[in-house]
Amino acid sequence: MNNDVLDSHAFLNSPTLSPEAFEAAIRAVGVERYHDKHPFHKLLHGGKLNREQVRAWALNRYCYQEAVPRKDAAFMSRAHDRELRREWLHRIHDHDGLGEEAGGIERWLVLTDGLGLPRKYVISRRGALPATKFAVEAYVRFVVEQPLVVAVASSLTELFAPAIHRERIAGMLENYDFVDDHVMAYFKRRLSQAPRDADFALNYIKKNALSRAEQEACIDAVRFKCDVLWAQLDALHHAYVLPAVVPPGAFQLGQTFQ
Ligand SMILES: O=C(O)c1cc(C(=O)O)c2c(n1)C(=O)C(=O)c1cc(C(=O)O)[nH]c1-2
Repeated sequence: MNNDVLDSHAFLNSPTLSPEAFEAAIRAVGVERYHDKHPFHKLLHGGKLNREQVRAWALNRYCYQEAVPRKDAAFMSRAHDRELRREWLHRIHDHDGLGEEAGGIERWLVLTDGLGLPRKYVISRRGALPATKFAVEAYVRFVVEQPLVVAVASSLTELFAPAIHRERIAGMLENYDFVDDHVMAYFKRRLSQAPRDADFALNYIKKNALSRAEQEACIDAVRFKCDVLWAQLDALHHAYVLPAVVPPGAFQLGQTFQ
């Protein structure tokens, strides 16, 4: 059965999932829908894109990098729990930097520098695709509007990020002569940052999503976030590579229903 056909009210009277089953349901979303399955990533990591297409990816992806600390600041503005804010704060430092530490956005700009993109142009976001901008802003809005525990859950795609980062580092270094260790520094740093953040977020939702309906809303938040990531790659694929593809979980031509 296609779970998307069900609405979350269907779970109102269902028993709460055990912490293990809850985590398994979150991880299953990644197996089904994480953007490592997108053909654009397969092309990127497999060395099948030309330098211009890699430049388009890096330019658009900057919008995501730039939105992440804004959504984390939005999250903190809503958290009354001081301990939670203290824990969340380093996410902003990770991206924006603090003191001597330049931060992830700067490391991303080293990557776009390496690809010969002018910083002012990248930072202006003028050349980014419309769907990229809509997708990343949808993530910021989601974190502004949803219950805190659901907002935390939306970051949990980070559970799946280290594997794709490892694949990207190896694939891009091997396949593109215009990529070196220096420009891949962003992803190397995320290998240690993402697991720490994902562990915290996973423990937080296990402790704070106490009803089945809240648990289902958290699982849906991970689906939503996969859509945010997938939509960005669709936009790139549509604009810079063809033919188009139907995302996993979306209506398929000829799909049958039970
Ligand atoms: O390259 C990727 O595939 C990827 C994915 C994700 C993700 O799954 O959301 C993040 C990142 N990278 C990343 O670098 C990053 O800093 C990050 C922060 C977050 C978040 O939701 O707070 N996701 C991600």
